[in-house]
Amino acid sequence: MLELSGVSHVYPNGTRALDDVTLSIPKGMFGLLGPNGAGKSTLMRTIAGLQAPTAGSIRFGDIDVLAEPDRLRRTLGYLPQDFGVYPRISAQAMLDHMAVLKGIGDAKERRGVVEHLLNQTNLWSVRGKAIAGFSGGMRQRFGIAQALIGDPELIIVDEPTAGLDPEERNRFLNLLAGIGENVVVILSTHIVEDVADLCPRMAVLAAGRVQLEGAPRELIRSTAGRVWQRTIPHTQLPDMQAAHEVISHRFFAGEIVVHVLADERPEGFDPVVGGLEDVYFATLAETRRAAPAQAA
Ligand SMILES: Nc1ncnc2c1ncn2[C@@H]1O[C@H](COP(=O)(O)OP(=O)(O)OP(=O)(O)O)[C@@H](O)[C@H]1O
Repeated sequence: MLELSGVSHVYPNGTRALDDVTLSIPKGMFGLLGPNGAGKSTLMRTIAGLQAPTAGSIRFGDIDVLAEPDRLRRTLGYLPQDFGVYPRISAQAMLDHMAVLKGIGDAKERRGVVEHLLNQTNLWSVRGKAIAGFSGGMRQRFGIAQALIGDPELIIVDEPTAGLDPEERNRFLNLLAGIGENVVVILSTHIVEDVADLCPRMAVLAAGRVQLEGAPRELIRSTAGRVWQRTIPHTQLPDMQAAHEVISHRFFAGEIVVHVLADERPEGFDPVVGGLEDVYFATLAETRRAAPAQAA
């Protein structure tokens, strides 16, 4: 269990990226959903012990993360949003090197670990190729391979599917799903489907605060009977937004399908079974209403 209590972070320039975040994250896949700038990466780096928050505490099992970051690191697998450098050495050699850094000193054991990870992440056939030449999807799978070295009990993946094509995204999510239920996996993302597809528990982070937390299924149920749909010409969208609480809209066959949140059926709308997207956009709309400047 990962426990965050009152975690806040204010950057030196005054930006309050995290504001009193309190969360209990159980074993299994946990989705942290939020728009760009919500504070997700700051939170991921903070949990990983790479950045000290300005207030609050974090515990993972019996580890006090802020006091004992080295202890956490031994049991942590981290896939940052951006690796930064992609070396010109092969995936196999790089994993071997990273396994040394993770403390696997025995060469034979290391070879076994690296081979297993290359197979698990479907990179065996390209193990001899330079990572610099990998596609986005291959890089992300390599990122998971390195995060899994040493059987971590806490795995953090930050925005892993951004920029992947649908096939690679599926591959990647399948890989995450197979990691196992006995570890805490935090999936930070702004893509609602990633969470809907994979995570039995989730939280929405916006403007540095936890706006919503729970099981996606229950959260979806909480909007039952309050989401309504209508298809309109796109020119009518501004009027619609002025008249209703529009939580989402998408183009379909040249028109716009709008979803609105309302306790009673608005004139001309049909009831629709809401999804996690509706829950998410409704939460963001409420956040914006509460603090327009921050959540813009
Ligand atoms: N080093 C920094 N100094 C000052 N402000 C920062 C720094 N890093 C992030 N911020 C600000 O803190 C807020 C949260 O940023 P963060 O990167 O954690 O959000 P995010 O949810 O991960 O968004 P994104 O997906 O765009 O990275 C933003 O307003 C961002 O501009």
